[in-house]
Amino acid sequence: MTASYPNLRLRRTRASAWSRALHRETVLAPANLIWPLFVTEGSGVEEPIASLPGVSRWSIDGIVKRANEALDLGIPCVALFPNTQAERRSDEGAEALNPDNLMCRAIRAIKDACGSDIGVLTDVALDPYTSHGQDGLIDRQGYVTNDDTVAVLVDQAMNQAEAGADIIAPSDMMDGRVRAIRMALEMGGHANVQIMSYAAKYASAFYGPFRDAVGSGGLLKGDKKSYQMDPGNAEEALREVALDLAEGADSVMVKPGLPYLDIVRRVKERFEVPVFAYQVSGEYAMIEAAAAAGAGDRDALVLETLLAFRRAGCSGVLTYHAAHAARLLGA
Ligand SMILES: NCc1[nH]cc(CCC(=O)O)c1CC(=O)O
Ligand SMILES: [Mg+2]
Repeated sequence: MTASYPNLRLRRTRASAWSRALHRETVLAPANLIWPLFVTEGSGVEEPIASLPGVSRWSIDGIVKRANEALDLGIPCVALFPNTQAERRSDEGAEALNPDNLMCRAIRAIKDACGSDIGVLTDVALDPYTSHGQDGLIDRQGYVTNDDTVAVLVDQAMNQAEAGADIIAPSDMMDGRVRAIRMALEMGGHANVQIMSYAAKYASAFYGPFRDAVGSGGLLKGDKKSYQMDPGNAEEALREVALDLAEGADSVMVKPGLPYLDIVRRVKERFEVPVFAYQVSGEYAMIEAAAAAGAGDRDALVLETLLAFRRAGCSGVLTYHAAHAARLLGA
């Protein structure tokens, strides 16, 4: 039984800043952020990404600087995505298995510079390496085949783990890949390498700027609806999460973020495991466009959206605003 007005005035605890701070149920800290970074060839290179204003691709020296910046800001983990040169792409995406590919060199460079002070998360999927821009191997009809793709993803994950990746994050949405990757890591001497599965990843219109950033946007024919989820489905997301947890995922991700906070909440309540969300490129671009148009205050929009992920149940958020947000949080 609770009191009612006027004995109960909910505005009472909101009347001053100290009291609002005292009663705040959810807080956002730099430790809740994962910073996605785009890697490109060369040295001393910074390539701004037009559809992702404020975000650049960096050559490996720049990536190491960003990793050190993350460390200084209290951001515990960076996520790496390679922009593979067109001539290194193929139908099979074999460059993903090259131990000296851009990704592996970037992982090693960060590990050499920062050791175990920062986590490196790596995406497992073939789209940065394929000439057709799909996340897996395609048959003659262009259908992305499941089991053949999983076999390649296992090798890709092992290649990343050998280079020093701390968290393997399969973003491909093939069935059965978490178990296959977990077994390979165990057998291959990488028992402590984590798997954060993109468990509930939707076929979304919010990935456009990312595809520009990794250079697969112009290549992609068709869509990814035969493997990424239908935006209308929530029960199916719970089944996806249940499977990935049973197969050995240490944590699960929901993607995109803000339009799918209901999924985050349901996954958290049902499974009580670490849940992450990816505030994807289109969401970032939307906030930047709103701020540029004078429709909202950029810093306030950034902090409010990130706090909303925490309130919904996220342990952390992958966001291109990570460094900016950490600075705002006074790290
Ligand atoms: N499998 C690739 C992958 N990993 C992360 C993203 C999107 C991230 C973003 O938009 O910021 C994508 C794009 C896609 O599935 O087409
Ligand atoms: Mg699945």
